[in-house]
Amino acid sequence: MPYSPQILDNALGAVGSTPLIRLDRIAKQEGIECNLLGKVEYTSIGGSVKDRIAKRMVEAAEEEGKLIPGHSIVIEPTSGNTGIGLALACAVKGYSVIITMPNKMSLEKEAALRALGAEVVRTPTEAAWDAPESHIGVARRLEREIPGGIILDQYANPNNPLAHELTTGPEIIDAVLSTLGTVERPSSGKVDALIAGAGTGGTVTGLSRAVKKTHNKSCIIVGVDPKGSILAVPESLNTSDAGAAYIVEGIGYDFVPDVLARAEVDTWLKTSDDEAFAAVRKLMRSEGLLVGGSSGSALSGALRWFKEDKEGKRIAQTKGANVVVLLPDGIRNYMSKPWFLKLALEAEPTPLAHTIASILKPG
Ligand SMILES: C=C(NCc1c(COP(=O)(O)O)cnc(C)c1O)C(=O)O
Repeated sequence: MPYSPQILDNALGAVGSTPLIRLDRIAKQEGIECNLLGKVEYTSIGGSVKDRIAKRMVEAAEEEGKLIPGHSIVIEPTSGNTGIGLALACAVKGYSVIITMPNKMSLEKEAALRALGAEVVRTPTEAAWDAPESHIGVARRLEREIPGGIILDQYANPNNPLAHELTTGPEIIDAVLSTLGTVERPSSGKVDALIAGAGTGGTVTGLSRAVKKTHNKSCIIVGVDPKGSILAVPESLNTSDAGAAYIVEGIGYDFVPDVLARAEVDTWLKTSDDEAFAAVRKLMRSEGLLVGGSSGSALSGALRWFKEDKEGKRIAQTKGANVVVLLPDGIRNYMSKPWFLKLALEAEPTPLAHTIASILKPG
């Protein structure tokens, strides 16, 4: 959240407005000539890209008279970040909130939710989305049985992709347009490709609309879907791993959410947990970005696109082409997760570590 030259009325004024940061070190390591840019969403006030839809869904529901102060109770099935955004908005606006969340999701996200005043109900990760015991099924039951209960429904609510069409996308376009190219750092002056992971698909759909409608209809939109999920097109990409468990949180589903416009994504790539976490390590060690697992999925998808796709190879080697990777959240949500502790604490000792040990060895 860049410096704001004014006093904000409340935390919702600090949703979004995130930086677009050059990933030059990774680009150099990978032999990439284009401008590789990260949209770093963990600087948003609630810690993720999902703050944007939470704010817009709540404010739209208030404008439509669906949220009544002192009566309504917001209920939402979520992998956590949308819940945190909603809990933040409800803390500011005075609504009670109930979050249903699969057991797989981190304790850190649950702790943040509870700290913001949300009630949290955990559900079986393996439950099918339409099973009564799933996070969606339990939310729907609570909505039926709790007076004033209302699910704002990120999976079908048009304000989900609209939030990205009206904020995330324009921020990216504005940053690219306002950064003039130089001899040392040429720029095509447009967003040439955008890579984003898909959970509800609201981000990738909204970004596609923002860029193609108002800026560059030739921009290539690349969707990243984890192995085990079924969002990618063509369906043949999904068959070999359909239903397989994966650790990365926030992306991939066993159904295609209404807000995901698959036809507005030009290319889909499947990624693995190992690729994702290796890319997280690159973003931390080479770019100083303390990102979450799905940011690694998005970057690993981009790097694979550069290597394996005809258009990806062309753009990767085009000086001045601007390629944006959406980095949805930060490591705050995963600090105690084994995948992160392994990445951070089990690295091979560096030569410097050996030097320190030899200096400080007893005796
Ligand atoms: C669907 C939810 N999160 C989406 C998400 C995504 C995908 O964003 P979508 O706009 O939902 O496709 C990527 N990375 C992380 C860490 C996320 O939390 C949720 O928080 O309920």
